[in-house]
Amino acid sequence: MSFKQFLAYSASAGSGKTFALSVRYISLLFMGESPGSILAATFTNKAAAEMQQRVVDSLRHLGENEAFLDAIVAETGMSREVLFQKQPEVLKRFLSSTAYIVTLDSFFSMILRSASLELGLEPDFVTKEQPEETLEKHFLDEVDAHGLIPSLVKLAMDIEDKRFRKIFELMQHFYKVDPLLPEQSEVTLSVNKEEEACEILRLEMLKVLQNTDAPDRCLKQFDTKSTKELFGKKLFEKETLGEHSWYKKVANTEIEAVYAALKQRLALWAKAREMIVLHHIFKIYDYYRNAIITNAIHSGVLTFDDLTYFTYRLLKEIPSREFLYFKIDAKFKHILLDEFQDTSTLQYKLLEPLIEEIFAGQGQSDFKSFFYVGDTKQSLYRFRGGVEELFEWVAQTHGIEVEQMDTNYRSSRHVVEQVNLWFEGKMEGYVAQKSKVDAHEGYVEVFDSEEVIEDAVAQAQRLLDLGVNVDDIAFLVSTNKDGQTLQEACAKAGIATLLKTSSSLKNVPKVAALVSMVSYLFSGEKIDAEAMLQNVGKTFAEIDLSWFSVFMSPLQVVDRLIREFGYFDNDRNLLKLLEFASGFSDMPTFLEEFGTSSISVAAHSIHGARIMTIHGSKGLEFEYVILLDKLTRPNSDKAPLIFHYNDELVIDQILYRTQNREHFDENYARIMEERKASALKDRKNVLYVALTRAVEGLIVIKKPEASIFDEIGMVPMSIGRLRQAQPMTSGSVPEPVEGIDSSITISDYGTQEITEHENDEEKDLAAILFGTALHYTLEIMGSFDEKSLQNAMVSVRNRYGQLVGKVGLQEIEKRVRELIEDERFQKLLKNAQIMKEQSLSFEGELKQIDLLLAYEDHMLVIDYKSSKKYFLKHQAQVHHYQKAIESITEKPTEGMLVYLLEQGIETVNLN
Ligand SMILES: Nc1ncnc2c1ncn2[C@@H]1O[C@H](COP(=O)(O)OP(=O)(O)OP(=O)(O)O)[C@@H](O)[C@H]1O
Repeated sequence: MSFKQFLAYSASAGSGKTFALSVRYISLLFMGESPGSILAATFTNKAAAEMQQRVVDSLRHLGENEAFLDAIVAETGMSREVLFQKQPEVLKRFLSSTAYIVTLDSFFSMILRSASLELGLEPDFVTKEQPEETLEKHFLDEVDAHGLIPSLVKLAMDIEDKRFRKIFELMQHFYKVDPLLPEQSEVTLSVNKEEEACEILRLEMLKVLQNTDAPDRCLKQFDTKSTKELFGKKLFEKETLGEHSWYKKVANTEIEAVYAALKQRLALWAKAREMIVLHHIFKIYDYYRNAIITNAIHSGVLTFDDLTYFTYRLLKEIPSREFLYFKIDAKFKHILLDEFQDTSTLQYKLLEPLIEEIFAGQGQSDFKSFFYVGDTKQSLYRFRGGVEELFEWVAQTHGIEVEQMDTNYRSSRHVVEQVNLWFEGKMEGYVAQKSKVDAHEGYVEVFDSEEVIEDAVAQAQRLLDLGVNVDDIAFLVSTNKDGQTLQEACAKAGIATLLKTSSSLKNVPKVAALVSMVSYLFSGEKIDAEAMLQNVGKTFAEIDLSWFSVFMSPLQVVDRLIREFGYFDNDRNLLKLLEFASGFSDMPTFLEEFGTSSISVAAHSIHGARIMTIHGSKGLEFEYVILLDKLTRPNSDKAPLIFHYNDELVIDQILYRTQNREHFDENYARIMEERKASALKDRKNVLYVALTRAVEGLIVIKKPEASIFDEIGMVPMSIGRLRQAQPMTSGSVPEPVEGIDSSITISDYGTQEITEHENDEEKDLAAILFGTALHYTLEIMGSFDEKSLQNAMVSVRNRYGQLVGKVGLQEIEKRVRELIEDERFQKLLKNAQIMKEQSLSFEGELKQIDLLLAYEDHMLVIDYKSSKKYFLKHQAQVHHYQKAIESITEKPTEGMLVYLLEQGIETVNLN
């Protein structure tokens, strides 16, 4: 058994850190630990959902992923046989208990909810970002109520950037790190006094210079109107005045003494300004914090910063850890943390009591563990308080072994080698990665381009022409705005794309139109009905909405609209909407929550090349990456305050940025240098993340000048070959099947009570659900045998049981069993390479083939159907698939429709 109780992996991109985390999680389950005792925290909701899914999938299909199984064998020291034996029980235990696979934010929100009343906060708060205007207004009202607007204006003058926005940003930053802020120090210097002292020394300097007959230009340097102007003089960058060429001849001990005294005084003047500015900021900040907290408590809406702030206070004020555990009804014995390099100090401080608890038990018989993984080369969130130094600090504090991993399991050989070439020697501590043994050759190309967008689109087109599935392409950009520009260009070129926002249900036009119609019914604003009417090609005069009553539940209304307008059309996103609606009992809450929701669209229900910011792509991987240079110039660092963290990782100094201050103040100069170095490191980290996302191919579109890639000396190059793509298995689109006779209804959503209005559309909906579930069963079966069917039925029951009901499930099982027992079907499988749910792009369209059988000399495309109602349509569809496969594989391709009907299996050859 290789399980190490206390361990950290500090390893490069693609080396399997997240993989190791999942392995460890499952290993703990096999070792008998209960899911409720393991806290696994990831960085994004998406990562948490994926990990949860991965745990379930891996437990269900334990034998299918050799690498995973081997890793669990090594970790637990159990044989494969023992693991298989334990599998059903472990899966059952996992499915029947609460698992804490969460983001840190959602975990904190859970803690806070459990005891928020201690802070006067109702536990039903919601967490979402607030519009800045709302926060600004609360802040200004509070400042105004205390008659402090003049102080605010004064502060704006002091920080030299006179916009209110800047102050607001400062306040936000203070709040973000509130618990880490140092005590406000006393104002011990006076700006006026320092100015007077500087003035005396300046005049003295003029006098001593005149005494030595210094030339006019030397005197002129000290002929200034204000201390600020004098402070800005470049000549102060020298240690002594004599080092400056103009003064070489005139400098003497007297002059140097005045020069040194003046420099010292100017440093004090800057310090005095810093003190006074900080004093004002802290004063105003008290009101800001007050306004924000009061607003959060009253509205019950918490931003993520509020969440951290309140949780911190809670943990400070809560009587004991035992009390906390009692409140959340869990006691964690094992903690696993992903992407640790981006954990902020504050987040760590919130977790610290739980981690300490684990170490406190060390040496006792209790089995406890702590594991974290990260890569400081991928640290991107310094601006949000992410402190990469935390990685080492935690290891040292607790004596945790830090292990390296040097094999890249993600990328093709050329991608790995090229990344090594780009970063070796240019990134501190970079250790070249090895390729995995069976790595593809892959492809990397860097273009110089004046037309970044146009060339990126052209490269995507090139990939598509080679048969690459559009879903396997990702464009990585620097900003959201670059992403939007690119999306418009892709749309013009006819390339489907998905921006992050398009993966949110509320942005799916069809869903948005439907919800808008609900809004019309509720509020009577005619404009809200327009989108849906347009979608269904009707006018107000042609529709009957008399059935509507304000007493109907949101679910009933959405469901009725779908039926009334024949709107379903195989759309699984509408199922998601129904599911969401079932959680609300009143219309206003439903409408409001939908408006701010971020429900992800049904998997694979939308297709296109992803467009993502580099930040958003962290932790993800894509077959082909097209990476674009930044379209606009990088912003220069202008933050008025600089926060310095000490070795204990709390803020020990806040510096007020003043131009040229580095010439007067060594401490300031050092911190600014550190900051510059960190900024450079951050920029390289961003490049590193971007260049390590590709699995097979990487194309970089680089500007010939002022490129973000200049930092690593990137030049145009090309290595490897782009091949004609084989059909990829990039997930699945179980195609809903139309029309079967069945008594199944969709009456099982939450609180729905509308079973009695059965009509044709309802039957269609039921049939679609049935078809979807049937396809899903066939898709997830490891092979076509009884054992795989039994395994598959467990997931089908979990996923579709509620929707298709018991009878539906039995019918699915019966029909699939008939298929696997069908001799004709089994004969087809013999000597064939079996590929399920093949996605491919052909003639600009996406295809999803249920089953593709590859024989030595020909191919066979099989499409499953659960009803013969649309035979001609089915036939045309399969013909189309045949054509696509034939053109890609250049092999004769046959087609077959396999009907899984109530009365038995029927097949139709299409040649
Ligand atoms: N030991 C392994 N054997 C086979 N495949 C692996 C192994 N470890 C990881 N992989 C696969 O390699 C890919 C990259 O792994 P993973 O995402 O865990 O890397 P990572 O270190 O977390 O990357 P990043 O730092 O970019 O987030 C995934 O597709 C994963 O399934």
